[in-house]
Amino acid sequence: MFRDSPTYIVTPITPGIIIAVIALYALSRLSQRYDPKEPPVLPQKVPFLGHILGLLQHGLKYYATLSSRYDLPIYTLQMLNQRTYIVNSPELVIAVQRQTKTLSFQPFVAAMLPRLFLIDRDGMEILKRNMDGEEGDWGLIPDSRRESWPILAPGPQLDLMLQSMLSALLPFLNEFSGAIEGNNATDLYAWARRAFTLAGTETLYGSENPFRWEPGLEDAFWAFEKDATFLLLGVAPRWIAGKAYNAREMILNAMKRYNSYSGQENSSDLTKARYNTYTKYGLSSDGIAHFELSSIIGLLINATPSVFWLLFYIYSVPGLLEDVRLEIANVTSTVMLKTQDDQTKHSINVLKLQERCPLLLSTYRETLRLKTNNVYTRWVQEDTLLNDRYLLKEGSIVQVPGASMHMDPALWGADVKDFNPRRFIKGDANHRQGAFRTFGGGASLCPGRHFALIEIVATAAMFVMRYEMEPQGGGWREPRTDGNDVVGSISPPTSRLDVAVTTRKGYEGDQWDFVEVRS
Ligand code: HEM
Repeated sequence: MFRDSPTYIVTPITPGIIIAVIALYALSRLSQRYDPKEPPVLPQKVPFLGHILGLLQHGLKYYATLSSRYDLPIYTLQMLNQRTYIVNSPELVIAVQRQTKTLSFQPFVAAMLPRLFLIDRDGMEILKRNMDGEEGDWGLIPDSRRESWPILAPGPQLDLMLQSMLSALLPFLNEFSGAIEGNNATDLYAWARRAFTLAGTETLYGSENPFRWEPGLEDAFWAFEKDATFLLLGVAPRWIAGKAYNAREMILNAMKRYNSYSGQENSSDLTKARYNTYTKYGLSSDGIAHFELSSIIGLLINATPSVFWLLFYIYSVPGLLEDVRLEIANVTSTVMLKTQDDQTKHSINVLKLQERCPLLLSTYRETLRLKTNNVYTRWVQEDTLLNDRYLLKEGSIVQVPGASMHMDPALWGADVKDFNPRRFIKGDANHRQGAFRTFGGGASLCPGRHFALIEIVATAAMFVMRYEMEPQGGGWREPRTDGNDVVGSISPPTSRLDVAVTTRKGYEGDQWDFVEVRS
């Protein structure tokens, strides 16, 4: 194509010239020296490019490798003319999170949102006004947080959402009842995706939920998620990530239709609150659909792989399934129904599950610890002295790679690489504040973490009480993950896990439900 085009002259020398120009530019910028107070600069084999090549080759695991090799609380990576400070100590993480005025997420949001959610110029104008709340308590972001975060905090409104979520999950949990040995093979992640997508969107969008009524929307969402990282690059997205591009179009159109017939009137308190804030700031009904896409992402992309991994570990770690079942049995009540065939009904008490199942909760946290892939990223708006010691220069980037922090033996012990379901048995208190990065931290700490805990743990609890699960084709083998996925916080599996799910002996034909669904 290029050869025929009169505007491009491509010769073998062109890439060399481009690299030379970049290197010269970088060198000219690098002639500024480092301040002795800046965090130590790590060496790289190829000047200016070594770390970039490392990240391209190893993905986010590259940070964990560097952090374990150099064992520094904070260090500097020079990539071309850009300095990035990598933070590895909980004390410094807390200091970073406190510097909300000088360390900002805003430039990244401004760059990412139009690429990921196709938010147009008008929408971005509205979004960017007083985004960090520096000029007072107004603006789309501060207002939306003030209105919607309390709904996700433990209390009656969250309880309503959880009740809706768990009752929407029940039909999916019932799917395997009656299944007998050898007659079914299930792609476990596909099941988790379907269950969480349909139940979660039903909870958010109510009776007009487009994911229920529009065929193919669930698949479209996961096609969009799979290649969202390529959309973020912003380079010819239609070509490099065509499937994700078209899938996003499909979801946006469905959400626009939902808004056009005022679907939100029969939706959750959360959706209504967000919709009111968007309209207050002048967003059109179509414009709101683009913002809602970010809510669907928040709701689904981390919770879904989390329930998959939790089930995988409970069934594959020797002895764990039996111990977890014993705990859940203590919060499950059983009655005989007065039906013709004397059916038995089991009720799992969700409130007690949180109070009396420390092993299950610890297993959940350990699952998240090992599968966390997020990188907390901030832009240095002006020179900032961290804890009176480390100077962060204006125009640099600060990052906290969650996976490196979670792999630090100084924080988690010598068995840091192992799955230890009892690691969190005494709660989070026995670990250093700031060390657990799964839900981010500071001003942007995930507000959905309470909802996530209950939907995931309750689903796993009912699944393990009702079903046996065996891997197809041999013993348990941990599926692979994609180390380059930068959109989600929990790595999804990239290889299939086919399992046979059968009803536990002695529980055939029984009924199950959740009771006391409270946060
Ligand atoms: C295991 C499940 C989940 C994980 C690991 C997770 C993780 C995260 C992380 C790391 C952030 C912060 C991003 C940053 O610092 O920029 C975040 C933000 C957010 N999460 Fe979650 N999340 C989960 C589930 C949920 C659920 C179920 C919901 C909704 C019901 C939700 C709603 C949100 C929202 C609205 C934000 C944006 C907060 C802001 O405005 O800064 N999350 N989540």
